Amino acid sequence: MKDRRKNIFLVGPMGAGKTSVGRYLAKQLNKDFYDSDEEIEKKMGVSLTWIFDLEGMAGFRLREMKVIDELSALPDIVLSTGGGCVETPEVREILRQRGLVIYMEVSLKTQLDRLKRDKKRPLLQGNNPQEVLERLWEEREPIYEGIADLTVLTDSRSVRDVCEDILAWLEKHGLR
Ligand SMILES: Nc1ncnc2c1ncn2[C@@H]1O[C@H](COP(=O)(O)OP(=O)(O)O)[C@@H](O)[C@H]1O
Ligand SMILES: O=C(O)C1=C[C@@H](OP(=O)(O)O)[C@@H](O)[C@H](O)C1
Ligand SMILES: [Mg+2]
Repeated sequence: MKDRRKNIFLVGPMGAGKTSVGRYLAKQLNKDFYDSDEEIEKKMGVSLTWIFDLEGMAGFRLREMKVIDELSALPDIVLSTGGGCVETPEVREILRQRGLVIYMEVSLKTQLDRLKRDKKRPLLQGNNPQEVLERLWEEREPIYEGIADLTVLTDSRSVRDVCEDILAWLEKHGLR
């Protein structure tokens, strides 16, 4: 079994900044960075929107689970996940077992603000973003809380601030 503490997994809702913070954090920690959505797109050679259109949510979740299973088995990485990965029980188990899980918390207002011009999130396209994000928050927030080793606040914080908070926590717990 790998040293659970060497891998860092970022979870949380769309717009929390998982992809942005993960990339920055990995540099600071000198670890390899992966983003599950980016890996899926790379493997398939098409956008997430295409995958959602062609295979639906269930098809996407299956691909997501496989990619997270593969990536999380690598040593010493930062992995930014997609916001809905925690809906898959196997993924929750994998994340808990193979690394530190960091929940990036964000308010609805900040999500709406950060995602207002976004075209890359299939679940928001053609839907009322506020309604979708509220519903997903209700379904998933207890799951994020339940699997997290650390929760970080991201409202009114820059990517760098959030990263500094994570680094300080790792330092405090002798994990850096
Ligand atoms: N802490 C932050 N402060 C301001 N804008 C941010 C912050 N984190 C991310 N963003 C912006 O919000 C959008 C969504 O960020 P992203 O990293 O893709 O989030 P996630 O991967 O959690 O969905 C991007 O445009 C990004 O530049
Ligand atoms: O919340 C979700 O179900 C999703 C979140 C997205 O990732 P981000 O959380 O990085 O935006 C992406 O995986 C896909 O659009 C579905
Ligand atoms: Mg992302």
